[in-house]
Amino acid sequence: MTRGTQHSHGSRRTPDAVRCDRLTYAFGDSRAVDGLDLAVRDGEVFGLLGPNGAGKTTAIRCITTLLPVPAGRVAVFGHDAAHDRMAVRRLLGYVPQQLSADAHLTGRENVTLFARVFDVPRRERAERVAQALAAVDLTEAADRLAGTYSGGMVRRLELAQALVSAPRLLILDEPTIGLDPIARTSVWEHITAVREATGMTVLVTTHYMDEADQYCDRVALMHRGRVRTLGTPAELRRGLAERHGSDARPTLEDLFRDVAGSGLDDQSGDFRDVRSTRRTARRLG
Ligand SMILES: Nc1ncnc2c1ncn2[C@@H]1O[C@H](COP(=O)(O)OP(=O)(O)OP(=O)(O)O)[C@@H](O)[C@H]1O
Repeated sequence: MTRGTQHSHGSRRTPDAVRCDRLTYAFGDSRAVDGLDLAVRDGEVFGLLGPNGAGKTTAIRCITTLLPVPAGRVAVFGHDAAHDRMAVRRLLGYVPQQLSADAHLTGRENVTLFARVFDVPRRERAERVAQALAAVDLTEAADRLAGTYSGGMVRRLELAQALVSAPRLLILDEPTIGLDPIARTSVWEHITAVREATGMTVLVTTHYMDEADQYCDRVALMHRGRVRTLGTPAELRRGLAERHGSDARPTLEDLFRDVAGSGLDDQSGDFRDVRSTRRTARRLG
């Protein structure tokens, strides 16, 4: 179905939700993203996987326009992230790894703040905020201070913040890190429900291979700034089984090891990567 930069539905051609062509981003001499080619189709849930330091967050920051695009090209629904930043920003909702909810405001106040920042018309604001809170099951807790929320509720509140502008593309950077299994499932169920109701595209990074397997239509495994393998979880598992000729049923975790190698601790990421991941996990734990 995919052809060139777009895929076609009969005579109608819809641009990819995200397209990166040879995207490169360096911190000093070190290339965090190194010639990344990536296409996320309109309407899919796409998982960006990879070891610490693979370049996932840096790539996402370029896609969200929080970082510039120094080399290569990034487009969101056909809008160039370097030259048409406001058009790109209007199309997306972003849940970063770092805390984006204010503990001293209520859930409703937090979401209202985002509605104002994202220019939700004043007449629609209260209704849209209530809808976003309802979509993540926070109606009852809406008027409590966010500081009293559990880790799972904070993540759902951050989802509501991102959803209030009715984005066509929702970008989530490790949305379930540090959450217990029940809270993880709950976050994913809410993402899935909103996606089914609205048809929005979801681009998510995660270190949980079981989540990628269960909830993503396609996944890409990134290593050292580039996509190393891409496909549906079933295709990737099947490919690995064929390559290794084993009767065992490989998991995405096996694929992760296969692509990224066994010396991950030595080769990938650094102190900063581990520190920031731990900080996020602790905040939500
Ligand atoms: N602000 C920064 N200054 C210097 N180097 C950075 C900075 N941000 C990221 N890097 C480096 O860029 C590389 C890619 O980091 P990035 O955070 O994009 O990886 P990641 O795949 O998101 O990792 P994680 O899974 O740990 O979140 C790493 O080597 C990291 O140390």
